[in-house]
Amino acid sequence: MTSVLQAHALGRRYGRRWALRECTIDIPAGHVVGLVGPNGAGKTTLLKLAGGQLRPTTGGITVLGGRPGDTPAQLAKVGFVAQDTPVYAGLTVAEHLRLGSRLNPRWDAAMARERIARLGLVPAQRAGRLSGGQRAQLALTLGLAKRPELLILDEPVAALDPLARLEFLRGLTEAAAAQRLSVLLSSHLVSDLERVCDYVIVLAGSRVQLAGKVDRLLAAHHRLTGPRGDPGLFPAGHHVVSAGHSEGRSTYVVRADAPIHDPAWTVARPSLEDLVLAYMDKRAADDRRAVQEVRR
Ligand SMILES: Nc1ncnc2c1ncn2[C@@H]1O[C@H](COP(=O)(O)OP(=O)(O)OP(=O)(O)O)[C@@H](O)[C@H]1O
Repeated sequence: MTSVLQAHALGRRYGRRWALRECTIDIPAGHVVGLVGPNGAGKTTLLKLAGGQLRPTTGGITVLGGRPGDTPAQLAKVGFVAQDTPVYAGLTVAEHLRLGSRLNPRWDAAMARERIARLGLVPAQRAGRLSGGQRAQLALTLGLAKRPELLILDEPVAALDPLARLEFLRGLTEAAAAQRLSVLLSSHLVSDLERVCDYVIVLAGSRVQLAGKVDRLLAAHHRLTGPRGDPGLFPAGHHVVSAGHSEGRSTYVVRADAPIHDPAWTVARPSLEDLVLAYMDKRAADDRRAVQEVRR
């Protein structure tokens, strides 16, 4: 298995505050990876560490086998579309493409031109006059035409309406498949991630709470509903990730590798959203950590 990103005990501190800590992950190449977590969880920090814009405080990170941002060859392998899809307001669409061709050794001019034409962007139009969706598409085109092996996007669809988001994500997944590209993107919109990602990382409280292939994670979790019950009654090997109670009923998201056959509960597969929300809950995350730390 080739890794696109490996981090070991990776941490980054600003002053006395940890933005990211004890991050150990190994992401295989060839996936569209969704990075999700609440505000301030450390998503941008992790993406910037992967892009080489930040250096770690502790631990280490390698991207495509090299140290992020270390050499021109390493920089050429990684595309980075920062938050708010930055483009130069005063430059035209065509000037962005010319700039891209000058700055990137592997620039695919034909693909960039074809993509711009297909999207209906006018080459002579200044980027400052484009709509938010068009700006995002221009930024994505610049990222793709660089022909990176890994494309990192920090909340690329946050400002877009649902239709523009769909078009953007469709373009991204088509390009990822056509170019055999690995993609790492952060988003708050789990429904979007559900549509495009086959690997997910949940960050909460500056720590990785969950990471893995979506299908495997979904297969290893169960959503149990039934009369209000005591999670202490679950058999060994069942790990309660989150619990919710209302009107005498309880809902648990439980991690268990074997199927659950218990007539006391209605058992269903959780959605990715159920799973993400269960692991994102910071209080639950803290409780899980407390339990783990007590057990150590
Ligand atoms: N340059 C900085 N100086 C000081 N603290 C910072 C800096 N950048 C980020 N932080 C802090 O690090 C933590 C993680 O920030 P980060 O931007 O990585 O979170 P995020 O998950 O991307 O959040 P959001 O979803 O709101 O964009 C936050 O507490 C933030 O305040």
